[in-house]
Amino acid sequence: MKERGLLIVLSGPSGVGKGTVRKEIFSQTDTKFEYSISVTTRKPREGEVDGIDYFFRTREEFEEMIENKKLLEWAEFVGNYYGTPVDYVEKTLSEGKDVFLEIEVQGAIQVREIFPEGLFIFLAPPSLGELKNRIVTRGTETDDVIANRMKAAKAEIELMDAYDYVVENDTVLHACERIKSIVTAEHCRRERVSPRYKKMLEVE
Ligand SMILES: Nc1ncnc2c1ncn2[C@@H]1O[C@H](COP(=O)(O)OP(=O)(O)OP(=O)(O)O)[C@@H](O)[C@H]1O
Ligand SMILES: Nc1nc2c(ncn2[C@@H]2O[C@H](COP(=O)(O)O)[C@@H](O)[C@H]2O)c(=O)[nH]1
Repeated sequence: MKERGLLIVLSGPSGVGKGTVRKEIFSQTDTKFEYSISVTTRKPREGEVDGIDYFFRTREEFEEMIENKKLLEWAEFVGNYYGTPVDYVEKTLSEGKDVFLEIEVQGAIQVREIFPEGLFIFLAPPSLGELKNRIVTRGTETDDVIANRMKAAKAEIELMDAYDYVVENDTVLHACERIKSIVTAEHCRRERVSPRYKKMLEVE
């Protein structure tokens, strides 16, 4: 039987750069993670594609998924639902592949309870001023939404102690390098208890 893959959870406040950092990591050829596409009831932003950026669903469809236990975790974040399809995560991990979730903090806390063996990384902004600057500059949210997301951000940053690692997103490339190093180190740490090595000793 294949060893299960590693569940990597990248979380942090809205606008800190999770999506930007994730896309950069996935564009690099030395990483082989599988991205779990989330389901949301948020309306697509310009350029976002169903099945690539998110699975865009109605509130009724989302609530049906909750009822039918199709979500590993879900949260209502500033007026919209977001959730992680459980079947994809389970199937991919059981194939021995590493799965990468990019989710907000309430969801990460739920995943921690189900997968305590996961790797939880908090992406932090250099400052609250810079965080606001990034959401504003992205130009995708109204002033009201920005204010609500900034309010949520303060509460989220207070929870960073619950993560295995905190990575500051000062520059995208630095953040990517740190995340990749953390994942590599985590794989090496897990080799200590790997059945592969136990088997090797039995054969000897
Ligand atoms: N290290 C960085 N330095 C400067 N700007 C950055 C950096 N990382 C990301 N950005 C910019 O910040 C904005 C927000 O980034 P991004 O959309 O990736 O954030 P996010 O955390 O995924 O947000 P959300 O949680 O709302 O989806 C974007 O305009 C992006 O280009
Ligand atoms: N709990 C979950 N949070 C998720 C999921 N997918 C994305 N997100 C997070 O929601 C906020 C807002 O996203 P946006 O695309 O509207 O800016 C952000 O922090 C995302 O990381 C999920 O499946 N579960």
